[in-house]
Parts: sequence; structure tokens; C-alpha cells
Amino acid sequence: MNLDELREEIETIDREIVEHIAQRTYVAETIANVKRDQGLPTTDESQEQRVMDRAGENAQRFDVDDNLVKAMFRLLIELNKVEQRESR
Ligand SMILES: C=C(O[C@@H]1C=C(C(=O)O)C=C[C@H]1O)C(=O)O
Repeated sequence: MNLDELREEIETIDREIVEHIAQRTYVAETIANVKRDQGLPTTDESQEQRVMDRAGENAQRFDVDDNLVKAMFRLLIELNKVEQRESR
């Protein structure tokens, strides 16, 4: 593959990443509504820990830096929590 083709491949992957972030955000919004209806708090630290542990395991499985992957997941979680708080 030449440089342009490789960059096209990156472009497709980047779009898919954003699509997955949007899907994750949508599901988290749905979870927020369920929690609100059940009178549960926005933040669930034990669930966050499970998400972070899984992120580290998946990073190792795919041989990428687990600190980097965990930092990205920390950002995704914080993003959801800010949105959940704002919609309450
Ligand atoms: C989405 C949830 O709400 C919050 C956001 C989380 C996330 O983005 O993974 C995890 C736990 C909660 O603090 C949830 O409880 O599952």
C-alpha cells in the first residue's frame, strides 16, 4: 500500500472510532435515564473500575499501551458523567 492508501485506511478507522464513541455515549445516556428513574446516583465507581480493568485487559490482548488506552477510557467516562449531570 502507498502513503495515500494507508492514510485512507486511517481516515476510515478514525471515522469508526468516532462512530463507536457516539454509540457508547448514546447507551450511557440510556443508562442515565434508567438510573434517574430508579433514583440511583449518576456515578458508579465500581462499574467505572470494571470498565477500566477491561480496558487494560483489552489493551494487553491487542498489544497496545494499556496506560494510553486507560487514559482514553477515563476521558470517555468523564464525558458521560458531565452529560449525565447536565441532563438531570
Ligand atoms: C454509564 C454509566 O454511568 C457512569 C459512566 C460510566 C461509563 O462511562 O462507563 C460508568 C459508570 C458510571 O459512573 C453506568 O453506570 O454504567
